[in-house]
Amino acid sequence: MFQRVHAHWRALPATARLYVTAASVAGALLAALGGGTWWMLERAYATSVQLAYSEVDAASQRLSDRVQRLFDQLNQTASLVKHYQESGGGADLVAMEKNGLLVPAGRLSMALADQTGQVLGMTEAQGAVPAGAKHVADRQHFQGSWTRTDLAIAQPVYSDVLKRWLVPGGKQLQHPNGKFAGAVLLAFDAALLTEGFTVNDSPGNAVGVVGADGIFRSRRSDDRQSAGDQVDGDQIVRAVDRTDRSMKPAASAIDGIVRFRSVTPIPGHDLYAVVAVPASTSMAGYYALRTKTLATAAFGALLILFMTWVLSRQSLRLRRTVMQKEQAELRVYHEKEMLEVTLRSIVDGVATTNHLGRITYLNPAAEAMTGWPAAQAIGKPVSEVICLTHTHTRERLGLGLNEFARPGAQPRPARDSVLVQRDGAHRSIEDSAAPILNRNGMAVGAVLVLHDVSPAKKLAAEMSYQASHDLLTGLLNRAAFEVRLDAAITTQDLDETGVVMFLDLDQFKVVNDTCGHVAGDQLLKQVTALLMQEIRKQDTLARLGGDEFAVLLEACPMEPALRVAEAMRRRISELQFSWEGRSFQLTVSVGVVPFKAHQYTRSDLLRVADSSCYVAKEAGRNRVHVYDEADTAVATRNDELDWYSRLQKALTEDRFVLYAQRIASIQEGAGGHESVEVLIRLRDDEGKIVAPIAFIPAAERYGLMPQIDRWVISKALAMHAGFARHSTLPARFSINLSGASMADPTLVDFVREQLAIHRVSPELICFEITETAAVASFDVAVQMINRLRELGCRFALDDFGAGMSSFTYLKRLPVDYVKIDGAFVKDMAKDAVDFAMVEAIHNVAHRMGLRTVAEFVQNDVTIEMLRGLGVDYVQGYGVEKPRPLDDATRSEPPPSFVKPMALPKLMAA
Ligand SMILES: Nc1nc2c(ncn2[C@@H]2O[C@H](COP(=O)(O)OP(=O)(O)OP(=O)(O)O)[C@@H](O)[C@H]2O)c(=O)[nH]1
Repeated sequence: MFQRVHAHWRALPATARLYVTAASVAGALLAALGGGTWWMLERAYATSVQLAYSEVDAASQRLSDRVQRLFDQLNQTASLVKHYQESGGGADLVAMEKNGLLVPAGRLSMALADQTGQVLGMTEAQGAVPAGAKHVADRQHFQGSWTRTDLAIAQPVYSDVLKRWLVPGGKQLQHPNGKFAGAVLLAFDAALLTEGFTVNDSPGNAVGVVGADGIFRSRRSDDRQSAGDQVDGDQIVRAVDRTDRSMKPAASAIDGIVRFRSVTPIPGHDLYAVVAVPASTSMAGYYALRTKTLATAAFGALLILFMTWVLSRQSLRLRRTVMQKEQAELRVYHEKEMLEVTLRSIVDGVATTNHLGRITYLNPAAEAMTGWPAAQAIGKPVSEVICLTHTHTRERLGLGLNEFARPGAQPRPARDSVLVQRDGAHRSIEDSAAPILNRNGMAVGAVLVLHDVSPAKKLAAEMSYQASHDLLTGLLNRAAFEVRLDAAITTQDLDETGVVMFLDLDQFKVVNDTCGHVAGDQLLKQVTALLMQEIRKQDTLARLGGDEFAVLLEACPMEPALRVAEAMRRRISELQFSWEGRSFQLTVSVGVVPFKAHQYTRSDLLRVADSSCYVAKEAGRNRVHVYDEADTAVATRNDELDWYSRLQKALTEDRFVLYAQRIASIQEGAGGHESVEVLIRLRDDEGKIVAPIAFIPAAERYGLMPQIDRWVISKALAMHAGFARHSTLPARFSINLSGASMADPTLVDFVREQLAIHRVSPELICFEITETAAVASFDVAVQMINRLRELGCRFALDDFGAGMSSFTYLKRLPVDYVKIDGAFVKDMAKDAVDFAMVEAIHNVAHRMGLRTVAEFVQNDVTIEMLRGLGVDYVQGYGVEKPRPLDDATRSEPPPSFVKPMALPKLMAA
């Protein structure tokens, strides 16, 4: 519980806590003040009441004594009269009054009555017996004497004659035998009981004598004298007991004044002396004290509240000041911590010195860089710990701290330098320094920052190396070679000759394909090592990429350059590369181009060198081709390079057009499968149509064939519906696929997608692949053919017979048609060997269940011969020249080449 309260308390904001505390303290002080005041007033009140009661008690006692004495006097007077009367002579009351025997004289009247109440005599003064009365037997004071032998006091009566209150009394007369013989009657002035009796000088005091019957025999308040007033007799009797007095004064039943009252019995009588003092008088001191005390307490309370308020404000201010101070201290602490942590965690070395140039601080990085532990370095001269030298000259460098002694000294900017570590090792750094200024701007020390630049320098060197080198062989890369070449072209002396060589390994792919790239890499490294042996120090050997290398021989005449080229070629051809039990004989094709300063641009020079290398390859590989200005082979090759950019343009600008050439049936029953071969043409900038023979080799060499094939497929299928609708030619398309496309695994999906888009039935499409393309990657081609045939397409093996091992492959290729190479067909009418080849191909194909197509059919004689051989279809200028695919305006049906009767074989055997 306490913990919960404590927790809540702690959770309160400090200001709230302060207010609560102040309010609590103020409350406690006010409570103490209030309690003390109340207690004090209570006590003062009790004391005052006590005093008031003491005063009235003493007074009532005095009054009782006085009345007692009066009664004794009256009793003696009555006894004297009684004595005279009983002694037989009879009492002469008049004489006795005259003789002054009746005391108190003048205030007392007396009478005598016999036992029947018959008045026997009286004093002259009226009162003891009512005027004119002869009998007093019914009077209370007479009756009172029957039962009492001492003086009996009766209730007061008002005397109309005397015009005042009288108190009657009686005393028994006895016969000598003791029997009742009558009474001595008296009446005295009621004022005698109280007159002249004073309590104190204050007004409002009341004194009186009252009977147990509650009737005042006499009462006086200030000057007002009265008798017969009636009060509660029981109350009077109870008031005699002072042990249980009310602390509060009561209001008088007679005049309503609130007084402290004291009642004292008058012995021998049922009478009581009553003295009452007004509370206003007896408690005046108390009331004055109370007023003062309350005023003081109120002032005290106000003082407490004021002091609390003042103290709270002061505390708040103090607290705020303390908090601000604490926060400021905390901030300073945090900043110091941060600074410390920062200095500890930064990678730069930081050292500080005092005004004497002695070390006062080293951060961990500075410790590591200098080799000095901070504990040992502190106090040492800074130049002993931080020893700097010039980056190049290695001369000792000053730290420049003396400069800071000048007023207004500025920080020293960073400079490259070398830090000599404690163990003598060197480290490249950037060092800077700044003064530590005091409030007056005077330098009281310095801070030195050491920035380690060796990793950055190393990284920069690495990056520069990577940017300019081939990581596999460590040779310069293409970019770096080009830079060198640029320099050579522009700076070489005009009469000097430079030589650029392009080297491309022959059939390097075979090594990769059979042994993997790791082996290929290894071989490239070995080749690099061999080539390096053939060049001079000033020459440049670079790997341009793949298996292509380049050499720049600056200021090198052709003769030695050719020797280098030949030596390189020979070295490579002598290399016997072995890998996991296999061994390879490698060769290289080299293109050599001499150049003079500014003779070529860099790109022209590289292109010519590349083309020369290509020509060497085309010429049978493993040779060196030297370029000269009249080199047509290189020019052709350059044309190809031109073609490359033109083809790319054609693809993006949609400059290709499709032609169709009829493949006509010459056998009865085969007509249903007649078709057209879709052929590609290019429209040049002048709108002339360019034959594929001009650009397909370049497209093949530069890897553009897959793109071109896709363009043809997509375009042909898009045009299929229109062609079918308008042309009289059969709407079966034969579309050529290049070897590169055959190796593209995504082609099947593409074909499927295009067939679906253009809603062409796959059976209407036949793909033609050349024997050479199919054989180049046989397994891949077979896979591709199977997948496209699964779609429903057909396949034709194009240019069959041109390859070397045709029949072997034919057996394993899943094709539907064999297109006999035009080279055999063209002259078969004149050349018996060609005829035999055509016949053989046809026979083998037919045996395998394949249909045959003869290409390059130029005349009817050939058609007839082919028909005679049983060849199914013919294609060529003799049948129909190719025409634009969208030229469907033919009105007549195409001529039929089917003859009902086959000719006898003309040149069989
Ligand atoms: N191991 C290896 N092979 C590479 C690297 N870069 C390219 N190649 C391969 O090198 C071969 C280059 O082949 P080509 O130059 O096109 O053909 P080739 O087999 O050398 O035949 P020709 O040049 O026509 O004589 C390709 O198979 C590439 O995959 C390489 O860094 N490491």
